[in-house]
Amino acid sequence: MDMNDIREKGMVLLGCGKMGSAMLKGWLDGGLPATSVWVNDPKPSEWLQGLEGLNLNADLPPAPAVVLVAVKPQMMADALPTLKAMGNGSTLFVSVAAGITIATYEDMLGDRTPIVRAMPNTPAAVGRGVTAIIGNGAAGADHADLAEALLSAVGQVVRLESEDQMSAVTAISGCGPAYTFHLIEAMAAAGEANGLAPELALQLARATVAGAGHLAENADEDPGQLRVNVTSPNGVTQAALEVLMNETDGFPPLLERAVEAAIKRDKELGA
Ligand SMILES: NC(=O)C1=CN([C@@H]2O[C@H](COP(=O)(O)OP(=O)(O)OC[C@H]3O[C@@H](n4cnc5c(N)ncnc54)[C@H](O)[C@@H]3O)[C@@H](O)[C@H]2O)C=CC1
Ligand SMILES: O=C(O)[C@@H]1CCC=N1
Repeated sequence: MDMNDIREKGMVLLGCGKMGSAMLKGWLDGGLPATSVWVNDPKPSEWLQGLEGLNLNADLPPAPAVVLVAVKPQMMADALPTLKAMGNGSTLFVSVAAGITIATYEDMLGDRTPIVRAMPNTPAAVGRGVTAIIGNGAAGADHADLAEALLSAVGQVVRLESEDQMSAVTAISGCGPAYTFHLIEAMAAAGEANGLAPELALQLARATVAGAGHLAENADEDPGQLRVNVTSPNGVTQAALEVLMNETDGFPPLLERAVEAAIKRDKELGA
């Protein structure tokens, strides 16, 4: 199964806020016709309302190829039962909700429902996302291939070995863009605190993070070596890294605490 199945049978987006819209933008940019997409969302954005051909809060096809579930975990119990009739059939349910386990979907939709749990991230909006996926027993190789085709249209896809890995994945790549945006904010603020105009500080910080990310992805050397390449012995970068790489109060223990907090919250949302 591939994107042609979605073109022909349609895809329903249950919830289309920030994450749903990021992916939808990527799919539409990649050539998926808006006429193949049904969005079910009580508060559609202006962008959605302006999409020509989109089936917005219209009657749903009885057996779409895919239902993408992108409501907040807290709204799941209200939202998902509306699609129960599509459970236990050929429709593949792909959920991007943090925390909610495959077993919970099986309880709500029926355990013969093909379900793929996925954790994407918002760079999907520019085709640069990364999504981790894992399916249930009812999701065969065909369904996994369909989920991979769908999600690889908006970035990289990795297949997990166990659903237990999903909390850590969420804490790293699902939430990770927010950490990176905050790095840009913090670098810009530090530039401002040291006399740079706000616009200049933001331009420098944004271009630096974007350029470093691009280099990290494309260089033959690993990130550690790329860091070394910037660091002249006894030079300026070394002075900064002695603060940032401090084992007790530097970046690594801080990030570890942040990731532990994210994992704890992910598990609470799924409980
Ligand atoms: N924002 C992100 O970076 C990421 C979000 N996610 C997951 O994506 C899901 C959505 O998150 P966001 O897009 O950030 O939230 P959001 O609040 O922007 O979007 C949720 C959408 O669901 C709609 N909604 C509420 N009740 C509904 C119902 N009964 N039926 C249909 N639609 C309903 C809302 O109107 C809203 O547009 C969450 O489960 C989250 O864990 C996963 C990865 C990354
Ligand atoms: O903050 C959240 O709960 C979601 C999950 C990953 C990114 N955003």
